[in-house]
Parts: sequence; structure tokens; C-alpha cells
Amino acid sequence: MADVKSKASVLLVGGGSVGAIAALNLETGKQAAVTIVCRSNFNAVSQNGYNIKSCDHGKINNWKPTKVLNAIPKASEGSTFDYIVCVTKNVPDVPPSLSDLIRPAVVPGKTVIVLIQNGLNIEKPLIAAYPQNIVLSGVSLIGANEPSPGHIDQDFPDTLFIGAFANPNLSPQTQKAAAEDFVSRYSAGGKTQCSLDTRVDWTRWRKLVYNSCLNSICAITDLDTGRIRLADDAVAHLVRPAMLEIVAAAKAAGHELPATVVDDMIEMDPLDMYLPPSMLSDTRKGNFIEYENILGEPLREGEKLGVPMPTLRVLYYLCQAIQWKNKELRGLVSIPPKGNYVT
Ligand SMILES: NC(=O)C1=CN([C@@H]2O[C@H](COP(=O)(O)OP(=O)(O)OC[C@H]3O[C@@H](n4cnc5c(N)ncnc54)[C@H](OP(=O)(O)O)[C@@H]3O)[C@@H](O)[C@H]2O)C=CC1
Ligand SMILES: CC(C)(CO)C(=O)C(=O)O
Repeated sequence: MADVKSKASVLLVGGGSVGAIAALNLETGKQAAVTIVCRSNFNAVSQNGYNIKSCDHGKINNWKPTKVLNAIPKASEGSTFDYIVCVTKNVPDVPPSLSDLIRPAVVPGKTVIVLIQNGLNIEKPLIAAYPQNIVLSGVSLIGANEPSPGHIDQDFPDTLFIGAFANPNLSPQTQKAAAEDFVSRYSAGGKTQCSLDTRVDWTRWRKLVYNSCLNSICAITDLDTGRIRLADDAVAHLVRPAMLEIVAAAKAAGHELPATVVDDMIEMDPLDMYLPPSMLSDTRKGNFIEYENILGEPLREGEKLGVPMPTLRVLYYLCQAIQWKNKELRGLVSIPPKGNYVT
């Protein structure tokens, strides 16, 4: 079935670590032509392409998708796409919002929007902004980093779960068909595992057991997931209690996770991979962090349902302070001038 399809046109917004590998997967299958939108790595990628070291694809130098842009193309000027795949970091507390960012390219009622991003409730602003568009969830288990512009290291295989976020304005069949179409195009290259996700909320809660806890604790301590496991009591007294709070919140929200989920997540990546979760890569680069969708949303959901989440609460407010520090550095918040206390 896969090889008789004509190519879908895909606008991929966010050509960083996961975005570059997603573009490579889509182009490898020859069922998609990818236009990628880059920002800080635009010069490197448009001039030299990507240099990729990947556990799925091997070493590939100077690779470019069909087109490389540094701005969102406008549908009103004739650039329309079947899919807009969003692989930026999702940072709703720093403008522009994702729905505003992609607005020039969205054709209401037509473009399928795919969110390959971590976190909970990320679809809500998109469905509110584009009530007649299908929005797909992409939960990615991959370990990818961009140590310098255009250089991508992928050391954990790409496993992607795609399913439709329930949009009450559209028929479930149409939404499921769009998810199936994307899965077959993404899988066509045969280098990755991409499967249909029929319970997207469960899948997102399950992944939060890792992301809410390890991403934040690693970012706060500046330790990767191998080192945090070696760091005395950090797993016993920080990681595990935080993970159990997410499991309890998920259960209260109607999503029973497997009994082994905490151990599965702690041991997901080999210790000696020393994997820096994406939030740690962000703090190391001085980037904003996705703390609202990864910690804030599950914390608010859990507490609303009466689940005590004391560890998550502390992690959330520590992350909020880290974000504030970055906002001050970038002039997004201002503070009163320093008083003169020296006589
Ligand atoms: N890395 C990983 O292993 C995993 C990541 N994820 C999730 O995948 C998503 C993407 O993460 P990841 O690839 O690591 O992130 P990266 O920071 O590596 O890449 C994001 C890219 O989006 C670009 N971008 C951000 N805003 C804009 C904009 N307004 N216009 C154009 N480009 C923009 C960034 O540019 P700039 O460099 O200028 O900021 C960067 O190139 C996140 O939600 C993350 O949580 C999920 C699983 C694993
Ligand atoms: C779980 C992990 C590390 C890779 O899938 C991730 O989601 C992240 O880095 O944010």
C-alpha cells in the first residue's frame, strides 16, 4: 500500500534534533516532500545540510530535505501543505504561541497538524485556534541532540506513536484515517518504528512518567540520566517519588499505567549512554524549557483531582525560577533597579 501513494507535502517546523530525524525518515520513505523551517541553525543547514550520526540511519553528511526555509511560508501566497509537523520546543509562556507561529501556513479545515512534542494538553490551543483541522499527537521515544548547528546525534532509536487528538468537531473516522496515512508515510523508509496510537492520552501520561521527573531533575541538577542514577539517593528520594505522583495523577485522570512503569522509565536508556534529556540540553544551551506542558499541566490536572503531588510541585517551581532567570537574561521581564546600600 505504502509505495503506490503520491508524495504528501509536509511543512516541518523546527529543524532541530528530533525534527531533522523526522524529516530524514519522511524523505527516506519517498512518500513525503519535506520543507523544513529552521531558526538558529538555518545558515548551517541551508549551506551545508545536516551532518547526522544516527543509530537508525548510520552516518549521513550534507543531507538536506526538499527545501530549507527560515520563515513560515504563507498559504495565501500559494504555499500549501498536506501536513504541518511541529517539532519546536513547546513553550507556551514565551510568545509567539505555536498556533500563532504556524498561522500563515494553515489552511482552515484542510491542513493536518501533527505535534511531535512532549507534554500534556498541547493540542488544546491548536484545536481552539483551528477547530476544523485535524490535530495528530506524536509521542516520540528517541534520544537526539544537536551539539552544534546542523550536527545531529541520535543515540536512541526513533519509536513514534501517532494518533488523533479527539477533536469533537470532526468525525473520529476522518481523524483516524489521517493518523493512519501519516503512519504509513513515516514508516515507509523502514528505518524506524512508527505505529498508530489509539489511546493518545494514555500514551502521553505514560511518557510523562519519564519527562516530568527525569527531564526536570536532570535539568535542575545538570546531571544526565546515567549520572542521576549513580548520584547516591537521587533516584530513591527524588526520581521515584516524583514518578509515583505522576502515576497517581494518571490513574485519577482515568489512565491506569502498568505496575512496572516506574522501573521501566528509570531503566529505559542504558545507564552508560549518559543521555541528556531534552530539557537538560536546553538548560545547557541557555534555551527556554518546556516546563509548563511537561510539569505544569500534569501537576494542575493531578491536584484538581485531589492527588497530592509535593515532589512535582517543588520541581515545577524550581523550573519556573530557571525559566524566569532566562527570561530576565533575554529582557522578557524587568526588575526594579538595584538600590544603593553601600554607604
Ligand atoms: N531531543 C529528544 O531526544 C526528544 C525530544 N522530544 C520532544 O520533541 C520536541 C522537539 O525537541 P528537540 O528536537 O529536542 O528540540 P531542539 O531544540 O533540538 O529543536 C527545536 C528546533 O525548533 C526550532 N524552533 C523553535 N522555535 C522556532 C520558531 N519560532 N521558528 C522556527 N524554528 C523554531 C529551534 O530553533 P532554535 O535553535 O533557534 O531554538 C530548534 O531548531 C520537544 O517537544 C521535545 O520535548 C521528545 C522525545 C525526545
Ligand atoms: C525520553 C526522552 C529522553 C527520549 O525519548 C525524551 O523524551 C526527552 O529527551 O525529552
